[in-house]
Amino acid sequence: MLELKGTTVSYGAVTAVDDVDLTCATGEVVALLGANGAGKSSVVKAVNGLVRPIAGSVVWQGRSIESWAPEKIARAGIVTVPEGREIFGNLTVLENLRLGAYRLGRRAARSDLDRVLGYYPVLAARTSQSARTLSGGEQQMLVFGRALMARPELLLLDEPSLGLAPKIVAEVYATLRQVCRDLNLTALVVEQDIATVLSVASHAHVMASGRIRVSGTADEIRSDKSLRALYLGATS
Ligand SMILES: Nc1ncnc2c1ncn2[C@@H]1O[C@H](COP(=O)(O)OP(=O)(O)OP(=O)(O)O)[C@@H](O)[C@H]1O
Repeated sequence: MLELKGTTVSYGAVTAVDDVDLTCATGEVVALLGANGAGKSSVVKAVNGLVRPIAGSVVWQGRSIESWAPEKIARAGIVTVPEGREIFGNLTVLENLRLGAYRLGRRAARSDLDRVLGYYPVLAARTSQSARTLSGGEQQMLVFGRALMARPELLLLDEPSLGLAPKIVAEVYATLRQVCRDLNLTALVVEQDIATVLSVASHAHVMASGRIRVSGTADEIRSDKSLRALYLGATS
């Protein structure tokens, strides 16, 4: 369903992603691991259109999208949950969620809202509260909820655990696991919290210096202790 082939991204003289091949099959959660600066976020940006690869292709549902604008890619069902929890702090929880429904008509949006609030009861209790008053974990749930309102076919998640307490990370991932199962969602998850993301993912790729160095099932990656010393630095 998603296939990167020879994808290469550079920022001037810096090659951030170097000849990367990667696929995500329908309904599969794929983890992208690696130390800081390995190129993970740049892979996500090559898929969501925020950067244009200088070589290679990004194929989504049979169509080459590497030269599409980000808006067109989002409308095609590829929805990004960016690093850093970008919420609209002045808007209420409900308004933030409604903003996610850009692919739906009004009636569909209403039923989706009920479904999303069902996954995140803490948000259901705070729909009229301004988003900036939420805790870090609640804000992360809000950006997930907003992404789900777009009825994603492919979810791109960039470090959802960043800055959250371990207990909250566990909650966020438990819901993510449930949502992916219920909706048969395909997801590509960039994460430094390796143990947590491997509990959700079926496959994982380990990046270093812009390249994919190791790929395998979540079990294979989990049991390969040498990976940590070789590629994952202090993040493991
Ligand atoms: N806008 C940019 N301009 C120049 N260089 C950049 C830019 N964005 C990223 N880079 C460089 O590209 C390389 C890969 O960065 P990228 O953010 O993709 O890695 P990452 O694995 O996601 O790291 P992190 O976990 O720190 O976000 C790094 O060397 C980084 O400094």
